[in-house]
Amino acid sequence: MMALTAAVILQQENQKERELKYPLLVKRLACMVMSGTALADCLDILQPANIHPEMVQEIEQEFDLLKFAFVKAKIEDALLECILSGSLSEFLTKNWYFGVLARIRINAFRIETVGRSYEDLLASASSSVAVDSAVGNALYMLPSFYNHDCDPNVHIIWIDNADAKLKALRDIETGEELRICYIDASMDREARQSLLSQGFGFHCNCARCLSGD
Ligand SMILES: C[S@@+](CC[C@H](N)C(=O)[O-])C[C@H]1O[C@@H](n2cnc3c(N)ncnc32)[C@H](O)[C@@H]1O
Repeated sequence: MMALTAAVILQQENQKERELKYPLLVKRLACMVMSGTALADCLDILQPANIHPEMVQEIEQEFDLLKFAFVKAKIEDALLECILSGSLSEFLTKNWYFGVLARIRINAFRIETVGRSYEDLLASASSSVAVDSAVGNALYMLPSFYNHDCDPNVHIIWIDNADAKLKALRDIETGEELRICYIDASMDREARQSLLSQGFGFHCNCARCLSGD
């Protein structure tokens, strides 16, 4: 099993606020940028999700909420000082928020930790995404580049902590693309296609879907 080299850059612990999971990850990144531990454009390399017109108002409200939270926490003073001293160019704009949120929406992983036994790993590899054992959400740079397959050859697992590891699900040929499954692969083709289209904005062209299975 190979440990992924990319670092966890964002992780959210507060499961009580799961409905705000993506905005909270954006907030975490904003804090990292302000503290100098991440660059404001560090996610630009990732593919963004489509932001549908009906989502715009809600996202604008989230942005206002974030700015308000920073003002309340008096973080804006610190931010202003950084900007005035030239150590930070202004990044906390609506455009920045939309761009980061669009990238987090399509690339964030739901972390589900498993025990250390082989049976635990197997159970995790075949588990349904509907099983609610998530402990948080995180964005990883390298795994964000894995494409989806309804019959994946690798699976991302977490053992004890948020360090993502890659587990092969079968023998893999040299040069073969590593593909993970974004959804519950046990669903039928129509349900999978519909979920991938609505949730991730693409029409799946994996071999299993093309075969009609
Ligand atoms: C998390 S990104 C994966 C990395 C992306 N291919 C890239 O080059 O940055 C997810 C996007 O990859 C594409 N993609 C991934 N799996 C696919 C599949 N099975 N069929 C068609 N497009 C897929 C879609 O555009 C999807 O929105």
